[in-house]
Amino acid sequence: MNASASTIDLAIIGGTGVYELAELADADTQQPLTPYGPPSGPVRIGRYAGKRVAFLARHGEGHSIPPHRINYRANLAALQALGAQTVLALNTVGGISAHCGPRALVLPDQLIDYTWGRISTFGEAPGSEVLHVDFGDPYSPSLRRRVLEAAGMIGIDLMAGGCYGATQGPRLETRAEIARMKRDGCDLVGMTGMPEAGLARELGLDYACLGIVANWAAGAGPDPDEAITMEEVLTNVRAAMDRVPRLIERLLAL
Ligand SMILES: CSC[C@H]1O[C@H](OP(=O)(O)O)[C@H](O)[C@@H]1O
Ligand code: HPA
Repeated sequence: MNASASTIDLAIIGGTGVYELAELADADTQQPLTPYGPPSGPVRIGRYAGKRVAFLARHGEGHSIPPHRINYRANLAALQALGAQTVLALNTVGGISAHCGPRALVLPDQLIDYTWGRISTFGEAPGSEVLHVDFGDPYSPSLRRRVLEAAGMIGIDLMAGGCYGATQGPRLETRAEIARMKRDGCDLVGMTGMPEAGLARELGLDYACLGIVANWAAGAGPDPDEAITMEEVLTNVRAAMDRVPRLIERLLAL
């Protein structure tokens, strides 16, 4: 692998509509080939708030890779090989709970995996060790604490905790599926939270998810019959992103 010796202070995996963070100062791009194949696209490495930051677009730079086709293993292995230990995943999500409406920022502390058929472990090559990592707290408590502290310091309203339900996609959910997820205890729904979080744990990375609420999940909003449009999703993500660069700057300063 084309690994770099220099350390990265923070790696950001950007999701739907959050590509502006790729504009790092003095950025260099690398696309290491990993034992799992290539990552979704180039990893941009540059300076942000005086620190070395890497940015990888989860769905590829042209947003052409659907959630179930993302090479999650290659993405995480590439970031680690380039020197990242701390990974903040930005995930566009639908809000299920009443306090998770469009444009809210949420830092979940739990997840439920409803995906299927995705390669979800590094421990499946013939002869490799079977991995049973602890996953009771699926997101790094220490990174979550730091993100919350950063948000508190600059007065950004960030919801501390919540359960992310990872669905298969790429279609959105039915109202019945969201009602079931609500009964299960999910506050948010997205399609990319798993296996990304589990693989990050297998690699020993400090990984947390920042959920950017783009829409009410199917049937969860004030008008339960309202359809979800991509226009609404992108408008809300763009609006919610006004707080994210400042949050990351503060996080990097801690
Ligand atoms: C209606 S947009 C769905 C799309 O957005 C989320 O992606 P990401 O987590 O990478 O921001 C969701 O998981 C879907 O992939
Ligand atoms: N469902 C699944 N993933 C999503 C949604 C949603 O409603 N909104 C943004 N990503």
